[in-house]
Amino acid sequence: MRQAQAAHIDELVRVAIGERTARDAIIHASWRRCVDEHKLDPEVLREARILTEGRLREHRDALDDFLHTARFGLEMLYRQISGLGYVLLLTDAKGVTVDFIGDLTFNNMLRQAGLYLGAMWSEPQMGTCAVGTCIATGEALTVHLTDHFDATHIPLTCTAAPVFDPTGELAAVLDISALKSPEPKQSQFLALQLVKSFAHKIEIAHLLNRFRRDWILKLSASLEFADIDPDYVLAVDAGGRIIGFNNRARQLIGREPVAGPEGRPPARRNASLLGRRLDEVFDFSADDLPRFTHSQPTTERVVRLAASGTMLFAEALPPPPPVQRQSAAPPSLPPPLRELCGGDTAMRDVVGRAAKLVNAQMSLLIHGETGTGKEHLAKALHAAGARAGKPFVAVNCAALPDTLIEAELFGYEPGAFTGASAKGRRGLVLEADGGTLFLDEIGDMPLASQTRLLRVLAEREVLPVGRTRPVPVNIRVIAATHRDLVEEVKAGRFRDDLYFRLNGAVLTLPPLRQRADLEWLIGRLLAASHAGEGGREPPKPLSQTALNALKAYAWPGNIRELVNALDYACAVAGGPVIDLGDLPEHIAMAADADGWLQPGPHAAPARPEVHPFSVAARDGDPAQQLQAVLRTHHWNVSAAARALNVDRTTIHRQMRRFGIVPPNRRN
Ligand SMILES: Nc1ncnc2c1ncn2[C@@H]1O[C@H](COP(=O)(O)OP(=O)(O)OP(=O)(O)O)[C@@H](O)[C@H]1O
Repeated sequence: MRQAQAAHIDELVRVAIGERTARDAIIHASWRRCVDEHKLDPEVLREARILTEGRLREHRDALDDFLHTARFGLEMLYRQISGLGYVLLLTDAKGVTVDFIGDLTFNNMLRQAGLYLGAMWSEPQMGTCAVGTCIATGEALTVHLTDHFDATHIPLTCTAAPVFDPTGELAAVLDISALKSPEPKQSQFLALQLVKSFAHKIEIAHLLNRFRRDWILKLSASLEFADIDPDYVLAVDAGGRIIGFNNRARQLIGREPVAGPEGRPPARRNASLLGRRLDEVFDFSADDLPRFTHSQPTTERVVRLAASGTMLFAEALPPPPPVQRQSAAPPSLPPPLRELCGGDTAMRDVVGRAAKLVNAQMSLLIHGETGTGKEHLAKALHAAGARAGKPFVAVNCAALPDTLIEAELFGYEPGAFTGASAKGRRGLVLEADGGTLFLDEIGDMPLASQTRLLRVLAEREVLPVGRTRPVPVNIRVIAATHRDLVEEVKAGRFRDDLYFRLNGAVLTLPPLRQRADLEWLIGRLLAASHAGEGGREPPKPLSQTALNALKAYAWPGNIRELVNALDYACAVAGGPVIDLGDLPEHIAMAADADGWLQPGPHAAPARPEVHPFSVAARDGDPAQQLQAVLRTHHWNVSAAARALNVDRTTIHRQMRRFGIVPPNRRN
């Protein structure tokens, strides 16, 4: 390897001093840029640069909707190349890898080589590389082995194609790379065609999504492909002006000299397509668009470019009927989601992203510690979306025995196996038909069931045990886990292809101890539990001490534990308020290491605390003070508690802490 690197550096130095190489012109030009413009030293070997999670999140957020659309394309492409040793990267226009699919068993090697989420691949930083040079030139290309500038990267073969946004700006780069490959560059020819083809598909999908409320015009040079796989796609506004286009359309029409209709001079070659009227470019105007809809025979949907007369076949998609006025209102969160957040920043982010995914077709993964509300969020997503009236079926994959999980999920035919019910079973997947299937603890699903689940997700059909023909099914899958699925994949317990199918949209719920809206949540839960009991009076308020104890506690069981604690407190509270002594003991303990509150994750800033022994705590020894009160009341704990206006349990706890033993127990 050292020798190969030394020979490579020699070649780079020769180019740097002006010699030509036998390499492709695009590679040669890139090497020159690396030396002349980016001032890269051929002898310096650069390590892969991987962004921190926070920085990566910023890059991903900037692409947002585009990333969701691109995900489908990525998964389709990966299905074609998996098993061939390739990984798949999607970078933004700055070269930051914002999405990644690859074989996680090679995780460390891929990370080291920079073939990983968060890796930076710009030409000024990493030298000639498929992504960086694609960004620099706007061209699809393969950078094969020693085509790379940096000698660190010469074992890699990388093939990339640009993905443009509907205004002609570079949006992303799609790349497939491998850690090793055969020597001849032609071995990557098919890879190049595949990447170009999927970049084209992603571009079109993004355009159709962005302009779903406008006229879309699909054009193709081939009669047969006009409808199914168009080369050129335009979005057109109600006034007949072009408002979006794919790159091939830009190249085709941009090359045309456009003659002005009323004797105006021809427009500049390659002028932007944006804002041009259809009749400036074609031999028809916006009024003709209905003639090109699907209902007309393809042979009659022939159009021509105005200047060159090039003939194309067209299909026009009209905009959907005008939306009701109600939905023209500014977008706000659907109520089921709005109710999940009381102002915590991380929660607001989760809920905001969830709102965008309410009706997305893709599967969703909810990640979070136990009890953080993963199922609650899944139900809210279901209730907020178009599937709301349909079933929501929750399955706890950890609770089903391995032997039953397939029959439970996928169903079986009558008598399919020994012990099967004579009537057969529909299975939970089919029960969820039309609605949402919530797979809780997906990380605990046995591998065999994962394979079958993958088939359901990919093919949208289910094969009950004992049946030979699959049954079509229409479900949205939301999975949840508290496990690190990447680790599960690496350990061979979770299928990587299932992981990649699920991780397109991940929502991570914060643990309760980190939530800034705990007090709001407590209020909501108290009101809900009170309403559930049919209470007409307002729910009992919490004393400040009790509230502070709740804020000081770390909540390892998260919202579930909080719900239980509040239910308990409501049940035992005898007075008009819920006090410290009404809380479960281990939670109340969080408040009183020395008679004062422990600073906990939510503890309020220090301020005078109304504590049962506050006088004693300030003026003298709290143990002596308590002992005095007990003595006054003849060691009757209830009477002492009444006198101090606290709960009996508080007195007992303080007695234990201070080692106060009543006289009748002293021996
Ligand atoms: N935002 C919320 N408002 C009210 N109650 C909630 C909220 N989130 C969760 N809960 C309640 O908290 C409890 C736990 O929630 P959930 O079952 O959704 O958590 P989970 O993360 O799925 O737990 P696990 O990991 O153990 O399956 C449930 O009783 C649920 O009703």
